[in-house]
Amino acid sequence: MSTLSTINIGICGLGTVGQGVWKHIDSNRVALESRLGVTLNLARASVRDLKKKRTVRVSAGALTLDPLSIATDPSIHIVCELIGGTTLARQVTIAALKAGKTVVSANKALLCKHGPEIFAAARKHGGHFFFEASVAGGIPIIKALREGLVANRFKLIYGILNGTCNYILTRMEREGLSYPVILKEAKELGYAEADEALDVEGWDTAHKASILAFLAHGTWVPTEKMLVEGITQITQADLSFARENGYAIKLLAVITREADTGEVFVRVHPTLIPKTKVLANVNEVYNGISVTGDVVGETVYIGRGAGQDPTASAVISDIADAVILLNRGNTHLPEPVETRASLTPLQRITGRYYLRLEVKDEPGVLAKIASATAGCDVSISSVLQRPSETAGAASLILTTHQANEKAIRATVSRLKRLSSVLGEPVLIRIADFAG
Ligand SMILES: NC(=O)C1=CN([C@@H]2O[C@H](COP(=O)(O)OP(=O)(O)OC[C@H]3O[C@@H](n4cnc5c(N)ncnc54)[C@H](O)[C@@H]3O)[C@@H](O)[C@H]2O)C=CC1
Ligand SMILES: N[C@@H](CC=O)C(=O)O
Ligand code: NA
Repeated sequence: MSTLSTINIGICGLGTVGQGVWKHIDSNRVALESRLGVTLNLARASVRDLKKKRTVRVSAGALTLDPLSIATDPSIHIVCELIGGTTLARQVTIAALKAGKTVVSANKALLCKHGPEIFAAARKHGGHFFFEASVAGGIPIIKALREGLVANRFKLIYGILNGTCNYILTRMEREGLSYPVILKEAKELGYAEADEALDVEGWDTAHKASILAFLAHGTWVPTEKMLVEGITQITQADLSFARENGYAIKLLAVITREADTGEVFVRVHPTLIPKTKVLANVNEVYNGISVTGDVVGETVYIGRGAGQDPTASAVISDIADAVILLNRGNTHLPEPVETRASLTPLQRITGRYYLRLEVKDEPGVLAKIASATAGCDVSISSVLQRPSETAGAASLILTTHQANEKAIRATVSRLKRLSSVLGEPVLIRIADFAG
């Protein structure tokens, strides 16, 4: 097998992440090249606007408007897809894999939607697909699950997988700001997706959870089969309750697998985590993931989950693996065997819940609420009444004893129908699964 002394890299999409990859390959070139034993040639990059000012110097001849021309260029060895989205990004990825190339991607939305097609194309045409940057930015969680923890089966994986949401929740809690103000800053810092609804409505976390579930259990869980809730309903009232009662609120992905049935369930929701837990103290743009394996026990990973530098670190680690693969042959990284696991029914997803309701401040309201919850087989553990910002209204915070997802959802719909309940009830899970 002949080895390549120069590796030609094509970067499709020279935005936040693409420029980070360019910048750090250039700035760490000496160390990287000596570690890998090759010259890394940043050969071409595709952009949407040739004239746009960038933070990295790229010669005019290296730039193109057509990412597909990079994907199919015979001189390019490694194609980095850093465009985002699922249309053009899919065309570029599939075209490069069909040309037998190695693709490095940060695109969790693409992988979640088209994972089976991408892996099949890589297998069929002898190419490879690397995706470390797609989950938890700079944390090497893909490598940890695929290689470091290969001996294990995983009954529980849970974590903070979205840097933007964690940044927003942290600053809301510390500074009393509302989420749209902080979201704007998260965008400026390069943390948020081009469509920020993906972040704050929980879909980006769901895409990442789907990838982790595939690595851990070999099964693709589409987002339609998950429970997905974002952080847009969280207000200072919820954060005050959390602070006063020894909790932090985090947007968590939770992936469970039942040992006896093999059923898998993936959910994404804001969660009250006791402050004594490590993940409750993972703040700002940091992500944190707890992985419990049947052999290793619990392992926890923390690092920056979004932003130019940590994401570039993950992309460059994939480029390094791709170089090793290209020059030393197929080291055959362990792959999950694709299966079709059944999903745990909602009746078996249980937990404790926090419910905040805006109610009319009038006699008999509590009795109606108690009757609605009891009618759905949900038993209340505590009730707290707070003043509301709305005249003639009160804010009620209930916590429940153990209940199941099906019952709590029925409770919320029943409460919404009560004339004394104003607006949308806010439901937050209480993390009793966390250790
Ligand atoms: N920003 C972050 O912290 C992280 C981003 N990611 C993922 O990395 C990917 C890239 O994200 P960012 O760099 O943040 O996005 P971005 O929006 O800053 O960059 C994307 C680039 O692709 C270019 N592009 C879009 N359409 C194009 C077209 N038709 N032809 C050529 N170029 C085109 C855009 O001009 C832009 O410069 C996305 O999949 C994102 O989900 C993953 C982890 C972290
Ligand atoms: N928008 C994402 C970027 C990284 O995946 C996030 O905030 O985590
Ligand atoms: Na990662």
